[in-house]
Amino acid sequence: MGPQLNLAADADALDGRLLFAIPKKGRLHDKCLELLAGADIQFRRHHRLDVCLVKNHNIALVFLPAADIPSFVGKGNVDLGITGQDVILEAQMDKHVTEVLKLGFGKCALQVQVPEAGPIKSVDDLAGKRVVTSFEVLAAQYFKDVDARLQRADSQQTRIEYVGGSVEAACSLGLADGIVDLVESGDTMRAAGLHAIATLLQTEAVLIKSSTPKHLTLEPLIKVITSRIAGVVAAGRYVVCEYNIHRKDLAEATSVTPGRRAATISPLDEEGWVAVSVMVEKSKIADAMDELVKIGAQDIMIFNLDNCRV
Ligand SMILES: Nc1ncnc2c1ncn2[C@@H]1O[C@H](COP(=O)(O)OP(=O)(O)OP(=O)(O)O)[C@@H](O)[C@H]1O
Ligand SMILES: O=P(O)(O)OC[C@H]1O[C@H](OP(=O)(O)OP(=O)(O)O)[C@H](O)[C@@H]1O
Repeated sequence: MGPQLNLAADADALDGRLLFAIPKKGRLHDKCLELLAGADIQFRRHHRLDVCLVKNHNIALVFLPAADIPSFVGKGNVDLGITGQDVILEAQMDKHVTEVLKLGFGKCALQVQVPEAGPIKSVDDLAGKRVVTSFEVLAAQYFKDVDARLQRADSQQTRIEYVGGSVEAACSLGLADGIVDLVESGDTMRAAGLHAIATLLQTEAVLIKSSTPKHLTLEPLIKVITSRIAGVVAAGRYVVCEYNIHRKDLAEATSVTPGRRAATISPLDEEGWVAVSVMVEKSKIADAMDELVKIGAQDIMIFNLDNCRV
């Protein structure tokens, strides 16, 4: 059993530790736990406790709602955090936090949506009507600009109303003429009979630290954790590709798989042939293999990476 923290009885246990905020539930939670495991940040979270000590580092994890993490980091109450770029902007903390690393998950778009079958076809049609959202700051900024461009009178400005969840139900319940909400696959939007007419922003999960850190002595530990997490993220993004190729075709083959810095080329125990080993982005590997086969590569093998440092 790892060290546990009873905050009321043992607040001193946090002294000097790097506080690292992790979304306590929702879309980002499981991916964050995978990152922590990949970075060998060991902890055991006690039932119902939102703070726990890390066994093998001078760190305490703080489990918070994703939307609260930007303020905690921005105000320096915690040193490091993972959350979405969308909630950083919504909390107006973008000047107070520094984005250390993009994490490659939690990717979605914040979009204006209206009923597909209804009369509203554009943002200009929606201006002056009712918009329901959990992103009231970003929606208000966006429609303020729209209203200004359309020179709408003060009494005819777009009305933004906050709801905490199930935003997609607002139009069919008669609460709104349009909504501003996150879209990933579009399934929720389509199931609610809505379609997107504008995009406010694209977002993904990021590792952030305070722009004005309170504990400068923790900077070296922040660097180590950042480098470990960057390694886990890169390991998920790349595969190792190995193949054999005749030396005459080597230049063409390595133009398809140039590697991150350069390809590793080793001689084979057969005149004129070499083995190539390179890192290739996962999203490009199928096309790269097709090309390599055309060029004459043989024995092409792909390996997943458990971890790496790049
Ligand atoms: N459909 C999605 N696809 C990818 N990322 C998403 C999606 N929905 C939300 N996110 C990202 O995850 C963050 C947290 O959203 P989520 O709705 O999971 O949080 P929550 O409100 O804390 O949890 P819950 O919805 O369980 O109450 C968002 O700010 C956004 O960055
Ligand atoms: O385009 P999709 O892939 O359907 O994803 C979009 C949905 O995901 C998020 O909600 P989530 O499911 O996390 O639940 P919530 O409504 O409780 O926030 C978001 O608020 C949308 O409703």
